[in-house]
Amino acid sequence: MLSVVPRPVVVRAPSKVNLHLAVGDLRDDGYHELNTVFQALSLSDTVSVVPAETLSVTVRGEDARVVPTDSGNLVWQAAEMLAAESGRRPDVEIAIDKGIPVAGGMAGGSADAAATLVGLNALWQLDLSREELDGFAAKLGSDVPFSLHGGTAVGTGRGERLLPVLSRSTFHWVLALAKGGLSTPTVFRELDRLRADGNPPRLGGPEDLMHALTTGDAATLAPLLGNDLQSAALSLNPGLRRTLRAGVAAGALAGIVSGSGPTCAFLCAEADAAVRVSAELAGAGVCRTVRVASGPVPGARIINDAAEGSH
Ligand SMILES: C[C@@](CO)(OP(=O)(O)O)[C@H](O)COP(=O)(O)OP(=O)(O)OC[C@H]1O[C@@H](n2ccc(N)nc2=O)[C@H](O)[C@@H]1O
Ligand SMILES: Nc1ncnc2c1ncn2[C@@H]1O[C@H](COP(=O)(O)OP(=O)(O)O)[C@@H](O)[C@H]1O
Repeated sequence: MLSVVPRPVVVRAPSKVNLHLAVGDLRDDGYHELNTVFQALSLSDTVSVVPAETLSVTVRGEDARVVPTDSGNLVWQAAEMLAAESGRRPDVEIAIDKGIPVAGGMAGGSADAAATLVGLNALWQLDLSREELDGFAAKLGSDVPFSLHGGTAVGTGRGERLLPVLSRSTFHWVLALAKGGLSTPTVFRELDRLRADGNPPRLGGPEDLMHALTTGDAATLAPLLGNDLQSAALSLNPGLRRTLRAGVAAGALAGIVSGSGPTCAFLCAEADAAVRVSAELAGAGVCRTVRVASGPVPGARIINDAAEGSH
């Protein structure tokens, strides 16, 4: 007799780098007003969802052992949120394969949450619109809407209000992954402390950077990259200065701390240059490991058929 075995829905979701991250003052709700330009990168996580007796989360790959497998995981929260909304039990097995460094300033948890929203929308045939998914994403975290959309986009508010940006070509990046992670709220608090004690420079608007994106020229873009959280990340992890210097010495056009760090992202002139920079950086002993990536890439996308298989 034939029995129908449900096949998992498998979703890939990208990491991100903030090409421009201007941080405003602390708001009453505990968030900072941002004006940021995100770019989605090819370094990604894969999340699969399949019906099960009860909700469970497994994690393998990069840094898997430090990722929670309970309600502390954003994918768990995403599943409970969609289940509650659609009046069903969240009985799914969620398997995460991590390629994105954990607590690395590259939105790995947000990528997994976005992937879960997309995967369960298909698995449960919820037929939620883009706008409805955006609403769930913003409740899960400030970066989750961008992980859904991908590409290159301006983020305002706490980063969740998005407008796509025209970006003419593919950019080539080298990512220096650090030994530990940095907690996002701790880095924002450190910036508030530095600002209370002195007057660290603040980024202006991203207009020149957006123009550079339309030209597609990496050398024009490189000097315009900027991140207000970088001074805070460097204050908490001074060793990152050496990493940033080493990437530029190895031939990158520019290096910045990615978001709240500690990953350092180096923009390179072309794909070959990125491979050369990554090899040199790997030998310099200034980071845990090195990855080559390109962007922009799409947001969370199903990479297999959601069809059921017969066995
Ligand atoms: C800094 C950024 C830059 O893209 O990314 P990461 O570098 O962490 O990946 C984001 O703003 C992080 O977004 P995300 O990681 O989703 O943060 P959330 O869960 O929404 O917030 C975690 C905490 O960070 C602080 N936070 C976050 C966003 C924001 N605009 N202002 C803040 O002050 C708050 O303390 C908040 O409680
Ligand atoms: N699916 C997930 N993957 C990674 N970390 C997660 C996940 N869900 C929750 N977390 C928690 O979120 C914290 C921040 O992780 P992550 O999203 O990788 O970093 P960042 O906010 O720097 O981009 C981690 O330390 C971890 O405890």
